[in-house]
Parts: sequence; structure tokens; C-alpha cells
Amino acid sequence: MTTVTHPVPTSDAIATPWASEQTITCRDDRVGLRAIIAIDDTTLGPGFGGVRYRAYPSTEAAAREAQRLAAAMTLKHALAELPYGGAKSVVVLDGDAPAPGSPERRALFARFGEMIARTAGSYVPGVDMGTLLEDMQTIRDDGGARAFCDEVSPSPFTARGVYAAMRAAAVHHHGEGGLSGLRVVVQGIGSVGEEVARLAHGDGARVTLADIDTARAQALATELGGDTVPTEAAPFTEADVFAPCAVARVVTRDSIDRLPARIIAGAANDTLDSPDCAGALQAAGITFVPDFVANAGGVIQVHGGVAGWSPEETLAAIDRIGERVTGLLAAAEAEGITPVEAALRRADAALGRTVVR
Ligand SMILES: NC(=O)c1ccc[n+]([C@@H]2O[C@H](COP(=O)([O-])OP(=O)(O)OC[C@H]3O[C@@H](n4cnc5c(N)ncnc54)[C@H](O)[C@@H]3O)[C@@H](O)[C@H]2O)c1
Repeated sequence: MTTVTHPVPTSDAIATPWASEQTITCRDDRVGLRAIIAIDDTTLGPGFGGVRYRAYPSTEAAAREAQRLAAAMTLKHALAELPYGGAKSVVVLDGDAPAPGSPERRALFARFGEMIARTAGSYVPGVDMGTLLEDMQTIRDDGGARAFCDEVSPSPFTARGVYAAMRAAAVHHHGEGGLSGLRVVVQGIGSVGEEVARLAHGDGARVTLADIDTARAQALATELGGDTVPTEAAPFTEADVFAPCAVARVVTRDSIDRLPARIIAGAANDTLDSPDCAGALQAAGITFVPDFVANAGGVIQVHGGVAGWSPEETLAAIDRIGERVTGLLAAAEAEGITPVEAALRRADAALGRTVVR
């Protein structure tokens, strides 16, 4: 049996109890489970969102992350016109994660699956940072819960959508040539960033790559005839397009004056450090494609599987992210608002309420 060292959650465990429609804590000491499920909004359908498995400095931080990411999923699904609400869960990691395929890991996700099943379909999990397709299979098979992302990785589809978004923004700025001849900096050469770099390169862009795993970035740069920069230099590297595909909040209020790229479009959730960055970017002449619009390719692919779409229909739906970006950029210009505000107004209309700005 696993030894559990987590402190018992106290009354301050949930950061903002009313931030989500429902926030559920889960605990089972026998398998070392501490988890938080945030179901942000079910107006458009069951709350769908990944299971993040990582360490947190406090229970409050874990709850905040679940609620914040769940709210972003609400926006993502509303903008992608998918019949899902927004949700997210975090499983708190204490020490090293049990190895994939180990009995400990299976017991943990089986138990979490049982707790997810109690939501009676209001929460549908998928993969996220730290979780694997096989964890979703455990949640489904041993826990008895509905789970998405249990067979196919969403990452290549997310990358395709990011590329469509980036290309649409480039056409908006530079005309039909799209990415041809432009320099694209990709920060984070993981499962999404690598494919984004390949697609941009295939479209005639020169790529500059950055990853904390410098060998990984260098190997791909060599293959694609590009170059590399240190990760912290990536946003400030001379370029036409900056694609954040690693960590959150890389665009801060005081960094905007130093960003050379005129287009920011990437996969990373929560790219802006604070909401006022959107206006500051616009004032600086930088087109920011909202991350929750650009990175919806994975959830569109998941829905294609649920709805029985053909592979062609799924890819066409992902490619329509480009048309959506074109429409948002045009609406933002016409109305004198930021692309983020244009997207939030669409979410307001879909959800029948004003979402938190
Ligand atoms: N995978 C998806 O389908 C999907 C969907 C929506 C959003 N996202 C978001 O896109 C981002 C990338 O996802 P992924 O699946 O490719 O993740 P991943 O874990 O496969 O890759 C992340 C990469 O970023 C690198 N990295 C970590 N910190 C870095 C830093 N400070 N600077 C530069 N590189 C750094 C890692 O070494 C790794 O190569 C994440 O923010 C994720 O939340 C992913």
C-alpha cells in the first residue's frame, strides 16, 4: 500500500469556491489520491478537459489552476462551436510519478475514474500535462467513467490548428503568400511545437527553435535548415511570428515593447500574463491570436471521433480555425477592439452570459 504524506486539506483549500459551476475535491489515502475537479460551465454540454498530473506548491494553487484552466476550456469549446462545456482536473503529484504501466499508477487512476464517474458525465477527462492515453484507458476501464483522448494523441491535431491560425494571421498582415519567406520562432519543441515547426517550414518559413532540451531543438533545427536560440531569448528574437508552445504567461506587460514579431500565435494556454496585455499588444501593432482559439485542434479532433466524422471532415474542421481567426481579426479591426475581446464577445453570445474579462 502507498504511504501518503499529503496534508489533509483545510478550509482554505479551495481558492475561489464560486469560480466554477462545481469544484470537487477527491481523496483516497489508500492510493495516494488528492485531486480537484473544476467544472466551469456546462451551458453547451458536459464539461470536457484534461487531467493535469503535477506537483503544486499548495492545495490552493492546485485549485486555482484547475479552475483557471477549466474556464479556458469553456472559451475554447464555445469558440470552436463544440457541444462541450469547460472543465479540468488536477491530480496532485507528491514525489516521483509512478511509472507508466505500474500497479500504483493504475490504482491511482482507477480510483480517480470512480470519482469522475460520480459526476455522472458532467466531467469528461482527457490527457493533459503529466497524463497518458493509458491513464485515460484506466479511468475508462477500471474506473467506469467516460473518458476522451483514450486512443489517439491530440497533439498533431493541435499543431495543425496552430499552423492554420498562424497562417491566417500572416495572410491578414502580408497577403496571400502566407508564411513563405517569414521567420517563425517556436518556443517549446514538444509534441505540438515540433509539428508546428515542420508545418511552418513546409509552408516556406525559416524556423528558429528554442527548448530547454537544447539537443532536441538543435536536432530539429538541423533537419529543417533553421537555427536555435536560448529559451528565454525566444520572444525577443528578430522574427515575423512568435509561436509560444511551451509554458504559460510568456507575454508580460513590461516585455511587450521588446517583442519584434508582429504576430503571436501558439499552442501554450494562458500566453498573456494579465488581461491588459491584449490591449498593450494591439497598441504596439502586434496581432495576438487568442490561444484558446489557436489551440483548439486537439479538442476538435476528439469531437470528430465522438461524432463519427471521417478523417477528412475532422481535418477540414481543424483547418477552419484559420477562417475563424480571419473573421476575428477582421471583426476586431472593424470594431476597434482586440482579437481577444472579439473572441470573448463570441463566447458571451454562445454562453448567454458575460464571461469574466
Ligand atoms: N498537446 C495538446 O494537444 C495541447 C492542446 C492545447 C494546448 N496545449 C499546450 O501547448 C503547450 C505544449 O504542449 P505539448 O503537448 O507540446 O507539451 P510537451 O510537454 O510535449 O512539450 C513541451 C516542450 O516545451 C519544452 N519546455 C518546457 N519549458 C520550457 C521553457 N521554459 N522554454 C522552452 N521550452 C520549454 C519542453 O522541454 C518540451 O519539449 C502546453 O502549454 C500545453 O498546455 C497542448
